[in-house]
Amino acid sequence: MADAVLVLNAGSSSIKFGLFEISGTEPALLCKGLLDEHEAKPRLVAKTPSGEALFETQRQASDADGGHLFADVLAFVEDRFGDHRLRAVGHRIVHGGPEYSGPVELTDEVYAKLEALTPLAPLHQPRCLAPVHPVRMIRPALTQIACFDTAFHHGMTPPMNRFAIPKRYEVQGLRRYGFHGLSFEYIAGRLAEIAPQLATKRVVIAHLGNGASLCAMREGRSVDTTMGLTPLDGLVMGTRCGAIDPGVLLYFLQHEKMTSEDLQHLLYHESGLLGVSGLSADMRTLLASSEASAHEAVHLFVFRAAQEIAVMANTLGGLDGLVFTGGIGEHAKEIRSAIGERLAWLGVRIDAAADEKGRERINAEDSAVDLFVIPTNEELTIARHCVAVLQAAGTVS
Ligand SMILES: Nc1ncnc2c1ncn2[C@@H]1O[C@H](COP(=O)(O)OP(=O)(O)O)[C@@H](O)[C@H]1O
Ligand SMILES: CC(=O)OP(=O)(O)O
Ligand SMILES: [Mg+2]
Repeated sequence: MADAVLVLNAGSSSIKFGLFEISGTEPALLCKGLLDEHEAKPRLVAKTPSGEALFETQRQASDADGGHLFADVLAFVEDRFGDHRLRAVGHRIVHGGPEYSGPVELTDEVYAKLEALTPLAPLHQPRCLAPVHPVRMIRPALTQIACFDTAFHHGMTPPMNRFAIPKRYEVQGLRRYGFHGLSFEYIAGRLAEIAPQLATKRVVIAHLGNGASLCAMREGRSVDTTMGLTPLDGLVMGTRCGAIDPGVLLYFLQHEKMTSEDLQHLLYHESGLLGVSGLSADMRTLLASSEASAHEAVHLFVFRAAQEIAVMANTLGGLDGLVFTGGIGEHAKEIRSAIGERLAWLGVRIDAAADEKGRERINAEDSAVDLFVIPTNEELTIARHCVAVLQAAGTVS
């Protein structure tokens, strides 16, 4: 009987899952799916690796407290893949704080430490941790493993990981951590396969999704990133503001008399593309819109992305490679093109025809920078980490 791991990837706008067989050298996807909570009737959709529908179930919003949907996933997995032995559930956990530089088994003690980090990722941490107790209730003996978005950036050093605040706060852990590490780690591995010539060069990865951040990478490791202590910093995002003059926050607190809860809601849920456009957080909607405010939001997104790519290039002392990934980075060629135009001074030249054809490599011949569009695969990174943890524990060979 082959072993399998179930991966749960809770992002700010979606919960994805993947079931992987772990018998070979590399986890092999058996099925993938989505837990869609946003509709009036939350649903679970499962597909084959090539995207054909396998299973779909809907619930009333009233009984979709999260636990039921996770029970549905486990029931589906055990029903359809009963010839596999489920060895673990791997979770994407957005914040690992100062302690976790790699995957770890999710014991009660670890859970409590991760829950305590919620103020540093209020939009994500509760969603990432939500499946842990329901899964434990249904399968108490099943190993659960936390894989962190922060871990890939753990080697980041001063000055890149510092804020210019009194040292006593840094000692408390107030420093830049960075996120989207499971995505950056996957891209680093993929890039090493398709462009080994870039291994020692200066590469920036642009993860542009509902959350968005950049990673400046050298020798396959993160040296700088745009997110900080929290996933609010850096780029303009779906509903998050990105980097902002801290004086604006003081203004909200002192003059608008906002509470910290009001401010948190404004910065995490009402800002970014949604706040600027007044229409939508969804890039597809904005690109299709003829409203001036939609254009303004897209324009600001592009301007800030290009600006921050230049900041990452500054950390690296130049730019040899640039990778686009995430929902927007993978699918919106108008955004890639607009960012590319703004970076022409760095020698970036996109081959529009190659990009139109959906090629992985999209730079023109005269581009000074190698350009790629690579679909990310956070679920595979998590599955690989789970295998490593299970092997270290002697649970699988
Ligand atoms: N074809 C497309 N064109 C433009 N934007 C797209 C397209 N497909 C997805 N997106 C955008 O990708 C974003 C979601 O990114 P994704 O990485 O899937 O989200 P999450 O961060 O929740 O994992 C949304 O803004 C969505 O509009
Ligand atoms: C860290 C982060 O922003 O994640 P997401 O893209 O899922 O919102
Ligand atoms: Mg994401």
